[in-house]
Amino acid sequence: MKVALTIAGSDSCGGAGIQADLKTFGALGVYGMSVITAVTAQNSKAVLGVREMDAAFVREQIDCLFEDIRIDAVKIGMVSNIEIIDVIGECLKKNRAANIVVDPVMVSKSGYPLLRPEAVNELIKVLFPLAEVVTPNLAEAELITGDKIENTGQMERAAVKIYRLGGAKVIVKGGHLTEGAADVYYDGREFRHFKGTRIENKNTHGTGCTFSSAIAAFLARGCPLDQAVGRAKEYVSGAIRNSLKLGGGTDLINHFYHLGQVP
Ligand SMILES: Nc1ncnc2c1ncn2[C@@H]1O[C@H](COP(=O)(O)OP(=O)(O)O)[C@@H](O)[C@H]1O
Ligand SMILES: Cc1ncc(COP(=O)(O)OP(=O)(O)O)c(N)n1
Repeated sequence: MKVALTIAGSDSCGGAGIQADLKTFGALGVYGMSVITAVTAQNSKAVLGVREMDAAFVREQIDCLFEDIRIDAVKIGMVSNIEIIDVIGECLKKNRAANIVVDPVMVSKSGYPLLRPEAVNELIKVLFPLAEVVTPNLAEAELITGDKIENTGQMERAAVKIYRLGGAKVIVKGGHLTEGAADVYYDGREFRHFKGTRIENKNTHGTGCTFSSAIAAFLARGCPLDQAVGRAKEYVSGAIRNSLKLGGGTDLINHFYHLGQVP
């Protein structure tokens, strides 16, 4: 069985973060492992608090996995602060990790900061050059480039700018566009547009986490990156379309929508 590792924050309501990543790995037939960078108190309505892990313990979690188990892909999500970013960078370099997907998580959809503002440049400097692909949403791409992004032309320009920051391929996600849900992919030479039908519900908590971990799962299974992106988009669309009404806030996306009967 192929193995994927997520390095991210815990979401207590299970829709985003580590929990979404592990569900996605399992749903896509990959053995999932996790390194926790921070714990959030979070439900379907809001993020209420964050506790960061000690950076030295993040190192211990990563190193003990690489020392023991072959890892086919790594997804990085919420990394919280500069010390944790530096440790992740050192450990991934030392262990020659491959197929790294960096989701530059900055702020939750409910508006809670998940990355300290002074850590944004460190994330770009340390983790982007290690990545096979980075997957900013519109707000993250705006913050990284300093440009306003409201249409696909501006998404393309942002993708080129972000590519030049570290040489990783880029997907600027269009989930927050008012029309459609097209993602723009740039591999350093050409663009591809992954067009999706916009699903008219507000139940998108954890879509970014799910999309990036699905890309990591498909890379672990040996898919070329552009195919992995297309298949990840199909998977996240299905999870949104089949979302579950479990809490008083947004419905939660259904990571296992495609599985038949429970054994
Ligand atoms: N309402 C929606 N309908 C269809 N696809 C969506 C919708 N919202 C998000 N997506 C897709 O989910 C993935 C994650 O995008 P996005 O929601 O922009 O990320 P984030 O959670 O980081 O803000 C992308 O492939 C995006 O196109
Ligand atoms: C612990 C944790 N990590 C990441 C996020 C952000 O998830 P995302 O997929 O970008 O979607 P929203 O949660 O912002 O809707 C998170 N909330 N918690």
